[in-house]
Amino acid sequence: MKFGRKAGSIVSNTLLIIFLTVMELHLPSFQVLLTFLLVFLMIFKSIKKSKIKDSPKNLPPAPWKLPFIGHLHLLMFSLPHHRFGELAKKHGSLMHLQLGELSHIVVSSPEAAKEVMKTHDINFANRPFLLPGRIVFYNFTDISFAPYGGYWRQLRKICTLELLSTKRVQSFRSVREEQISNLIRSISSSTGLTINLGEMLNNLSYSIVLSTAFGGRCKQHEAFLSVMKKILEAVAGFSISDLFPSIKLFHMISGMTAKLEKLHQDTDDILESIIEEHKASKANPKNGDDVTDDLVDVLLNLQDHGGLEFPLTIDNIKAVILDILIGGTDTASNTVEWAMSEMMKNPRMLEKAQAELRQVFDRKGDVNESDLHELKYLKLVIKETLRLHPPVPLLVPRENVEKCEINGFEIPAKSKVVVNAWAIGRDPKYWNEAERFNPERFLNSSVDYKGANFEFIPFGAGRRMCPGMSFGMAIVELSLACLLYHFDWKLPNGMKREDLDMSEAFGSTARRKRDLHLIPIRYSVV
Ligand code: HEM
Repeated sequence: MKFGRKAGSIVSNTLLIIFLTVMELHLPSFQVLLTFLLVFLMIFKSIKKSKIKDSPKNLPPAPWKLPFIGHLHLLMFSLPHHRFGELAKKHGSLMHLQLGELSHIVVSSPEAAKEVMKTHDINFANRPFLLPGRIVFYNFTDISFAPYGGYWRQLRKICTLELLSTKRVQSFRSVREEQISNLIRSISSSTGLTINLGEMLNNLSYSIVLSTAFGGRCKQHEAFLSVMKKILEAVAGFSISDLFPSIKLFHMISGMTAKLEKLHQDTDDILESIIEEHKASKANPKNGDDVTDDLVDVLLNLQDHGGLEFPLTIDNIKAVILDILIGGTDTASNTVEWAMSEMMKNPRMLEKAQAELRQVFDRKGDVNESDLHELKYLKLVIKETLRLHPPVPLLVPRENVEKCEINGFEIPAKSKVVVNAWAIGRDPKYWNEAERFNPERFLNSSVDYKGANFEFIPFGAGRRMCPGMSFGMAIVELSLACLLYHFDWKLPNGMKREDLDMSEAFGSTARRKRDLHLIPIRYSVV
């Protein structure tokens, strides 16, 4: 018994160090040594602690775990949503995992998701403490990280009624059309050549969201793009500093705190100058200034005349803008990229989507947003893409305020709750031939992604559901329609359809390992 614990400790020490390295923290060797020693000390601390604490009696099932690191080793060499999905097949749709110091509840069935996001929605409407929320997102004052309460409710209201309302999304139509036309022109100049479509789509999403937020007024466009991509990497997945919150030394060793502080400083400098510029042009409007208010204008107006219960500070405005930029970019571009990838594997579907588009738009010679509602098949393709490849596969983690019971199991207060939307979208109890890309499954089906069907929750559900759904879908539909209308597509020489499989990255998010590369063949040019 004694030997077993000791052996377990050695295994977990070793695994933690591998884990730190695998999580791309690239520790120099003296830091690894320090980590090793620290881990050793912590094992004693954690064993002592676990004896003192009252552990809950009826937790959801869990796999065998190691001392100190708990189940962290299970996340090595696999995407978290894939690994959680495999584990759920063995241990059930409600699992308890100890990742580092934190208790995680992993939800992997529509029934259990409904319990969390509908039956007990208020209790689970909080977000756990995550270091990026404090450092980068202005001390949790953005929408995604803000704790559930009056301030968050006010932000959601501003979002739904002002920033991302259907009317506002429509008013930015010309921004989307202009940015997408630029992309189509740039692709046209490369017809017959292999292009990195994945990267181009990612830049397109950033440009659309940036122009919507700032109008034409972001001089440091390129610099900002690069900072935002880094922030996105930092917030996605599981970081050692968040899994061991009490061990401040880990934050230092991993370099995470310093990295986030640098990102915050860079972002803040850019946002500050953009806001100052907006204030100046508001105070001194010139002929030729943009007539349509961008999102910064809307927030500054609300700050001045909104009669808000929680007056907005400039930092609050920066936090909200940053949230919108981060929430709305990779999500939309990943969806378009996956849709293209799936259709390249299934040429019949590609042809069908193109035939529909060309029938609708050939008489006009170009794609426009007002006629997108006619594209019935394209909408099925997008739904099926979101089912198999939800861009936020584990949604955004939630935290429960009070302990509660789900499916007869006890969920301790302050558990970090992860909903595996990716596994739920492939649940064979709900989906026939669940792994097959088959857009027609949504034909004559009332199942939608709007939060009422818990077997299909790419935007989440309940109070914390994505407020940017209409905006995100507007970007996805228009970009996909334009790509398919203006070009035929070929795989690069030597690439086979099977190569399009298994392109998810090894890492913490659903990003692809390799961007999708394709050859465009001109059909019609804007
Ligand atoms: C295809 C596009 C998109 C997908 C799939 C998506 C998905 C999600 C998901 C899964 C969540 C977490 C929901 C939950 O916890 O239940 C979320 C939250 C959020 N999304 Fe989106 N999103 C998309 C586009 C956008 C866009 C375009 C914006 C803004 C312009 C945006 C802003 C946000 C914000 C602010 C939150 C946090 C909400 C809160 O905590 O109250 N998203 N999104």
